[in-house]
Amino acid sequence: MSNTEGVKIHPAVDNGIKAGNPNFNGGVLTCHCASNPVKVRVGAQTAHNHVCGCTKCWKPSGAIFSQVAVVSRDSVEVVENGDKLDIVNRDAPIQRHACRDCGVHMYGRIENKDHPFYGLDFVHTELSSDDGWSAPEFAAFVSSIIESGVDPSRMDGIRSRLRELGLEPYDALSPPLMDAIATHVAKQSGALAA
Ligand SMILES: N[C@@H](CCC(=O)N[C@@H](CS)C(=O)NCC(=O)O)C(=O)O
Ligand SMILES: [Zn+2]
Ligand SMILES: [Zn+2]
Repeated sequence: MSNTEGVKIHPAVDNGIKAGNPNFNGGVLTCHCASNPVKVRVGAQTAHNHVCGCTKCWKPSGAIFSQVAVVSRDSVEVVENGDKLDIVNRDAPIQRHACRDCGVHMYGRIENKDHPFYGLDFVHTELSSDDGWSAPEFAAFVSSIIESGVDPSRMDGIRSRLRELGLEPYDALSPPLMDAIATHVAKQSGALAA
């Protein structure tokens, strides 16, 4: 077992993970701008919350992982200062709507109707001051943190810390989500009955 002392993952998990509340039904996400912040109402509990090590997901300063969950796109509504939102990359499967002034990603949306996760938006629930959002369950795209400049020699310690927190590390998504993607692809190709 590697020494996990001092390994920082993300502020929402570093001091232990707060349990979600099954009766929680949403809140308002606010960007980091001191004035005229962008506000997005999420009108439902989130699902599949996890930490993501990829280079595309928004991370608070100093964190090596992002924390990101999904929610039905019908539950997501920009309520204030939406004119400050820009799409980070229109060609990416997930179009991340970010505040132009502070850089925070307010929601990620899939516009391709054939995508396995079409209908779900990606949100960072730490942008809400409410307690009760679904808790992170696993760690995705862990090897990708090296692409952001994390020294490969730190990977054993980081994976050990993730396991210690109960966030099983995967280098893509978790097996149930990878299975869901593959099932969708197989139904589209006809390899499985639709
Ligand atoms: N190794 C790549 C992985 C990027 C990646 O595939 N990210 C996943 C998890 S968020 C994804 O689904 N990306 C789709 C997208 O960014 O639109 C990186 O770190 O940039
Ligand atoms: Zn902002
Ligand atoms: Zn990601």
